[in-house]
Amino acid sequence: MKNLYLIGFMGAGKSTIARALAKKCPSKRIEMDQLIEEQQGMAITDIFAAHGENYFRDLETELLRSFSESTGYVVSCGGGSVLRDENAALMKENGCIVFLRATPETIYERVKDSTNRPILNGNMNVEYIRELMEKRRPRYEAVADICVDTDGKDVDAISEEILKAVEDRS
Ligand SMILES: Nc1ncnc2c1ncn2[C@@H]1O[C@H](COP(=O)(O)OP(=O)(O)O)[C@@H](O)[C@H]1O
Ligand SMILES: O=C(O)C1=C[C@@H](OP(=O)(O)O)[C@@H](O)[C@H](O)C1
Ligand SMILES: [Mg+2]
Repeated sequence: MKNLYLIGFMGAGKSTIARALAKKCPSKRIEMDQLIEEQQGMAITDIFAAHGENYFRDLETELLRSFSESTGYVVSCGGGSVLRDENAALMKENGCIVFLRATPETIYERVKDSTNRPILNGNMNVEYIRELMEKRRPRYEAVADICVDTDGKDVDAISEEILKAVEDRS
């Protein structure tokens, strides 16, 4: 199996769906944010505060490179990782890219209590989420092999929809 890269805005459900998919099919799971936190010994918020966003983006590229030639992974990507051309190319090379979509209102409900999403620090509101989502949406859509709407769907239904779409493509 090629790698499955889950992309989309913060709160789209990448981490949650990756966990569900890893239970449903014989794959190993990679949670990019968690691996970076373990490697750095720091929370994402602290990495941003201590070293800045570019440093974090370099860590994402390094991590994607490290398994880009391996297969059989379900990868929960950081929401901004696919914005770099090099990262998108690494995902495309040996994987199927799944874009999880949700409206700004749904995203807000899912992330409003989050304290470890520094991009939303001080901007935790629907309008800011909508603005940033509109900037990122063309990118998510351009690189995606599969798009799945997640509003009002439970985790099991979304996972099944992804597995079916992947099967239909093969
Ligand atoms: N389909 C869904 N329906 C309801 N809640 C969801 C759904 N997917 C994710 N969530 C919840 O939204 C929050 C953010 O999900 P998460 O998987 O961390 O998103 P991401 O990794 O894309 O930022 C979590 O609390 C999770 O339980
Ligand atoms: O969208 C982004 O730029 C980010 C998303 C986060 O991951 P989630 O999408 O899992 O929240 C995390 O990688 C970091 O806070 C930056
Ligand atoms: Mg996540």
